[in-house]
Amino acid sequence: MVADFSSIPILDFGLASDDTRRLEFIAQLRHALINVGFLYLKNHTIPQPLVDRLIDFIPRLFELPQDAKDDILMINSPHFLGYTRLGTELTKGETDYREQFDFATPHETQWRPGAPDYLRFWGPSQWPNQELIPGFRETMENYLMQVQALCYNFIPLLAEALGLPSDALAKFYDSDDLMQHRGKVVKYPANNGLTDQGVGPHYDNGFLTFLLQASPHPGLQVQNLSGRWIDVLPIPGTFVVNIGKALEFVTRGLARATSHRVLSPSAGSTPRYSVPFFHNIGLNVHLADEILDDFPPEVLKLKNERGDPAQTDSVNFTEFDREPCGQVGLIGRIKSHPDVARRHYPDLFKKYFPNGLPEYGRAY
Ligand SMILES: O=C(O)CCC(=O)C(=O)O
Ligand SMILES: [Fe+2]
Repeated sequence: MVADFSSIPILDFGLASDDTRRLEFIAQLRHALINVGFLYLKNHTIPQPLVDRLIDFIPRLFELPQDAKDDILMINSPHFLGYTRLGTELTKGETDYREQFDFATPHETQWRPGAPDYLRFWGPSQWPNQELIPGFRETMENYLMQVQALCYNFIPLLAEALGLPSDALAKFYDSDDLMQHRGKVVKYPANNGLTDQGVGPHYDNGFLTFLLQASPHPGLQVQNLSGRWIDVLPIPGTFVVNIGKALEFVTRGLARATSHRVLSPSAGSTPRYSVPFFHNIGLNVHLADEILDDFPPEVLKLKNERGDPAQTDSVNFTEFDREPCGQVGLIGRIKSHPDVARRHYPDLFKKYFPNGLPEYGRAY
């Protein structure tokens, strides 16, 4: 057994483009993927002035008048994009005490009547009235496009770190017009004395998440192999990068999706802000037909030395063995946002909530 992790490795993206140190980067990435499932990335390619501009907008976004936020409620959107009021999202059936806006890269819906439901999962964003927050949309779209590009540059490095040819993961992505990646801007208010669940324990969905911690608050935690929760404190100038359940499934557990959660800031604190970016894989991909298994023995040895997690508190995204990726993502959203599901996907809503809408928010 390797020693279980008690902190998150910090990788310098500059090494990946330095011929003399590239292999060092790949080795560090291999360790992070197999043993931790999380890493910090410093010296990345997103310009700091753009990040600072986005961070500066965030409090103003949440301070928009309530009716301006309600104009773009997620319930208007079959794509699960838009505004979610405080305390109306669920993780593991429990209320998350956070307020958020989901925005995505531009995408024209592929769904037509008769086509599978999950093609409707992707579509255009809803944006706040530009007169109330001039420049926000442009900044957010620019940010999403740049992080998307960084993720696409990161994918071949993931493949190499797993001991595969650098283009081994390219088959999981469609052409740009058929893809969509989503980000959200999240506010975690201080603990209200009733719950400290900012977001409950969960896995992310796809291959890669790039998270910007947009304020100095603690709160993000990841669960190590023995089940202990480890703090992932904000480090300015870095992204927190983590692996999603799809990559874990398709590598049969070689790359780790790691359970994580956010605890609310302590009572009386200012809010914590974050901006996760979820880099998706193609909607139609059936991962069960695409299992990767030609890893070199020295890489597989690392997995055997690691072993499997003794305990995890997360339960989501378990359908990759039978459903296409789009359907797995849609089911995740149905469970998190039942009110949106009831309006736009009534059959799926009934399947997952046979007793009707949960009485969420009852504590607030
Ligand atoms: O806000 C954070 O730091 C993490 C959020 C997260 O894990 C998620 O939304 O999937
Ligand atoms: Fe997450």
